[in-house]
Amino acid sequence: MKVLVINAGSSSLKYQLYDMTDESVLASGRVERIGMDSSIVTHEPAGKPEVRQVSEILDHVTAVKRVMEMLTNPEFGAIAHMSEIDAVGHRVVHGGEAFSSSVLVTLEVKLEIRKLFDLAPLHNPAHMMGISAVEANLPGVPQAVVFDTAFHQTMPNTSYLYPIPTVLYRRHQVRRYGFHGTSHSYVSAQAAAYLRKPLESLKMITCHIGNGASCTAILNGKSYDTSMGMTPLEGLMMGTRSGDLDPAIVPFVMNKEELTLNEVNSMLNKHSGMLAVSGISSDMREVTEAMEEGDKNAKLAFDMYCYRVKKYIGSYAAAMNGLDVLVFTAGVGENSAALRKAVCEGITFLGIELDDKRNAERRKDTREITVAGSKVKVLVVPTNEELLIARDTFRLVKQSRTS
Ligand SMILES: Nc1ncnc2c1ncn2[C@@H]1O[C@H](COP(=O)(O)OP(=O)(O)O)[C@@H](O)[C@H]1O
Ligand SMILES: CC(=O)OP(=O)(O)O
Ligand SMILES: [Mg+2]
Repeated sequence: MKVLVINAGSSSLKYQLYDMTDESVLASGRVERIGMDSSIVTHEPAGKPEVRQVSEILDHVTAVKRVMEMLTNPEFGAIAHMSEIDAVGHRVVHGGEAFSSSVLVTLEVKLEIRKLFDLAPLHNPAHMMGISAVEANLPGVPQAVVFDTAFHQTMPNTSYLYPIPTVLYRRHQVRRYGFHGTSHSYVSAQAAAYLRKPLESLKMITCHIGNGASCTAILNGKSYDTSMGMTPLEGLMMGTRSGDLDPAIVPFVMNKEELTLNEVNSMLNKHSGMLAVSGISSDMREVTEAMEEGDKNAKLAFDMYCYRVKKYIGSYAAAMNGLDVLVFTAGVGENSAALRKAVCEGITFLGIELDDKRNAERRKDTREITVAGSKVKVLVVPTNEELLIARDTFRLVKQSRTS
């Protein structure tokens, strides 16, 4: 069975085509700047050189059509005909309380995703466009949705409720949901397999540190607490997002700077975090480079970023009354030895003994970076959200065919 995985954002669409007989990736790529003057399509067929095209792609239906053209291109495609695609799996960021696992797309499921537009205005409308675009281009092909929030539906109410009037939860579902669940779930299972221990027996903290970043406390194999909240703004300091702050800052700044709701939202989501503090970039590579060249603001941004990761690890170790395994994943977590060192050096009291040489190694596989005998094992685990989406899609479609 061939499964196409789609991660649709407001102005981008990433894709990966899997052959599920051996889980190999036949092709992957992305369409960027959808709806803007010049869109960029980058297509990477397995074993062939990358193809890059610049053209005008005004909406997601056209973007999916272009992806199909790339995938079936006689020169650099991966399949002969679109009918070879048996199923499509989508990443959906917000599943609210309605979804605690992946599901096949039905009319009811689409209505539920629509109901959640308010809670994820940047993400869910884009995902819906992706789903509709596939319906238009591949009519009759089954689709599945895999939610970022699903893994965190096991959190106890002590973790997911906010201490505000409960009527707001009842009326508007104001509560903590958590995100990056597909990644936290995938890397925690990988870590347990690497250590040859049942996941349920380990107290684990997974740190997904990419553009968006979140930490999750995993107890008895389930999400017990996570740093993102009702939206992906809460928690850690991120590339352009503030993470935790005193909520009183919002009305204060709105009043002083005469900002609208949209403006303050945009300030906290797009103009804060590492970008704001460094004054240089939201990209960890550029901030680290500037720091190494002696830039003081870059150093402050890096230090604040790491300090906040360290604080979450400390609080989750307390929440679980212990820690066996700490996992770093995603763009920064997998690649920045400097971040891992800065974080781990400050929490040796938990029983973490980092191996500097192992930490500095540049590898692409799951590995331990603590010394043999370290009480807490620290692992770097490459995440693969797309593979988990492909697996869930494959499983759901197979089940629906046999039932
Ligand atoms: N070699 C590296 N060293 C440090 N940071 C890196 C490296 N490679 C990628 N990153 C960082 O990873 C981040 C992007 O992470 P990623 O997980 O791809 O994000 P997203 O999926 O949210 O777009 C960027 O801040 C980038 O600078
Ligand atoms: C939920 C979220 O923050 O996703 P991303 O890291 O892809 O921005
Ligand atoms: Mg990501």
